[in-house]
Amino acid sequence: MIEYRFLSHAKINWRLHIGSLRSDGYHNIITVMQKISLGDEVRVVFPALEDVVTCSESIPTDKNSPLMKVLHLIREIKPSLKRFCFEIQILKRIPQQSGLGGASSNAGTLLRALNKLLKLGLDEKELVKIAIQLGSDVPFFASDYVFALVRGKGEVVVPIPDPPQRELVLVCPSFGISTAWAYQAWDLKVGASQGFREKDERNKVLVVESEDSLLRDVHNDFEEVVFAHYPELFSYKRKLYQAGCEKAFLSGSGSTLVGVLPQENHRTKNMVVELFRDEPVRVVFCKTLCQEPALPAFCRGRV
Ligand SMILES: C[C@@](CO)(OP(=O)(O)O)[C@H](O)COP(=O)(O)OP(=O)(O)OC[C@H]1O[C@@H](n2ccc(N)nc2=O)[C@H](O)[C@@H]1O
Ligand SMILES: Nc1ncnc2c1ncn2[C@@H]1O[C@H](COP(=O)(O)OP(=O)(O)O)[C@@H](O)[C@H]1O
Repeated sequence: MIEYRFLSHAKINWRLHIGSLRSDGYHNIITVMQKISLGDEVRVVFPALEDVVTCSESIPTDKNSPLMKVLHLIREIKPSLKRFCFEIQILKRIPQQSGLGGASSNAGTLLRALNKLLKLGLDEKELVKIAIQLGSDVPFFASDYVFALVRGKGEVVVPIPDPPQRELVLVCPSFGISTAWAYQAWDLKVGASQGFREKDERNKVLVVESEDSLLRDVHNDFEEVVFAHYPELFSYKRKLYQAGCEKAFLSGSGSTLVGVLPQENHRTKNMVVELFRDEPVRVVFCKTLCQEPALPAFCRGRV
């Protein structure tokens, strides 16, 4: 048996614009995503006696779970893999329902890793075709890109050059937010047929000219509905600015707030710790990823 270990990185959404509801029940979105250093650890042991998923926290592990679905879908493409079973162990560090994409990252990273480790030879198009069946954010995580413009419901992933190298603080509340609920709340408030609000999409939303413009145009449509329902999250955003963050925003559909730390950040970090000391949150300091680490991060043989 061989055991491979790798990190399944979380993401943040620097921009997130929601368009209309599609006939398949999903919304068109335009988002700029970047992977970050915070990640779950994924261990893959094979050949194993049976397919099994275990996790340090409670997540779905049955045959319909995203990780089991990865195994099912790659076997459909490579039937020779039906001879092998896999044991997948997840050590969770990414909070659940946090808008940091933990479930999508686990599935996308496993798909990407198995494609490389087992030399499946799936090209980008084939990977996206499998990934989108696992979740809207999965194509981004299954890709080699750390910084990308993502469109459609998540199936169009275009890399952006020069990923910003920034230190971040994540404020993760003790509660999660359901992505499906957040999209429904948006439809109720704004209207399901509402297209993108930005009239000049191309210039305002689709282009990332520089790190300065990225930071200037930070935007998340979900803030409008999520803050109305969870006012404490708006107060956390204000605290991040009070502490000296350059920008503060909700990641995805929440519940995590992201603070972009200034270059000289010792004082800001201390103030963040001080300001959130009595709040029911977990504060995590991390960094944006500028390069996807090579796979696997670690490998060893087992008897
Ligand atoms: C909002 C975003 C932004 O990156 O991320 P999170 O905040 O969840 O991490 C994504 O659009 C979430 O992607 P993901 O978390 O993979 O969602 P999925 O499991 O595919 O979908 C959950 C539910 O959200 C709604 N959904 C999702 C994606 C999308 N483009 N339109 C939608 O309307 C659908 O109701 C769907 O049933
Ligand atoms: N590998 C996994 N890791 C985390 N959650 C998972 C996983 N597989 C399925 N889920 C389910 O998906 C739900 C939301 O996923 P998650 O990625 O944590 O949310 P978000 O996209 O908001 O960060 C969780 O509540 C959990 O029940």
